[in-house]
Amino acid sequence: MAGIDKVKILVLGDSGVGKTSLVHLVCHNEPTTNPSWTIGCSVDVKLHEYKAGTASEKTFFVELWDIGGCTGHQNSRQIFYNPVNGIILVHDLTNRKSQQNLRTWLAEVLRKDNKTANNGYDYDPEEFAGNQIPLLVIGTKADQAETIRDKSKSRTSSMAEEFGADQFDLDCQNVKYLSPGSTNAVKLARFFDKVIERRYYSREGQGHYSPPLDRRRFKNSHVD
Ligand SMILES: Nc1nc2c(ncn2[C@@H]2O[C@H](COP(=O)(O)OP(=O)(O)OP(=O)(O)O)[C@@H](O)[C@H]2O)c(=O)[nH]1
Repeated sequence: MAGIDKVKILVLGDSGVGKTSLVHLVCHNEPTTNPSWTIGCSVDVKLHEYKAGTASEKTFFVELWDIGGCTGHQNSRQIFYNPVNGIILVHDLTNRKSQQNLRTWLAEVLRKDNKTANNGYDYDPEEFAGNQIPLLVIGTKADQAETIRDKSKSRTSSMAEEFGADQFDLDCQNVKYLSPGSTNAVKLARFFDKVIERRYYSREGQGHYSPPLDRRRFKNSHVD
């Protein structure tokens, strides 16, 4: 697998919303039976075909950094935030507060130095309007949220709109929610493509593949 480029995506949200369960489902195509409480951070990897089925198809590693949501670890988890190529914001559809807190999570990552008096992070929509990091909003526990689903859905949609992000809901314990070809699977693949595009194809313009600097240096040293 040497020589495969990678992108780093942060998976953020309150403790217990289902980040570990989501990452397991995405990376292993099966539900996890007993997710443990994440202390610090846990990283899992998925092989993703960028622009699958087209002439530009190329394999990338997508690293999903599952960040422990415990409020007590707010200061220590800053070390995981840099660099970042994409962000998945996760909330529990049965817990409205976890959805509102996504703004605080985003502020924590994007404005690390701007703490408020109560030690939280301020969210200012205008400041995030020009944010270049691709975002995806995912609502979990859809199986438990059937009755409140429509109300919750419209709230999530407006929040995703505010972030300029795509969004979908799922049950992390049911593989059918991410089955190949499903709307959710397509949205997720499109999000991974966007993250890769920003990281490797847009910097030098024209949509040409631009490998990381360290690899270019290595290549040049062989040419010399
Ligand atoms: N019914 C249902 N339960 C879920 C779903 N997603 C997660 N859970 C359960 O919710 C609990 C918490 O899930 P985790 O994946 O550990 O949550 P987390 O966000 O990683 O939590 P931290 O590690 O504390 O940050 C577990 O008991 C999961 O089995 C879902 O979509 N539906």
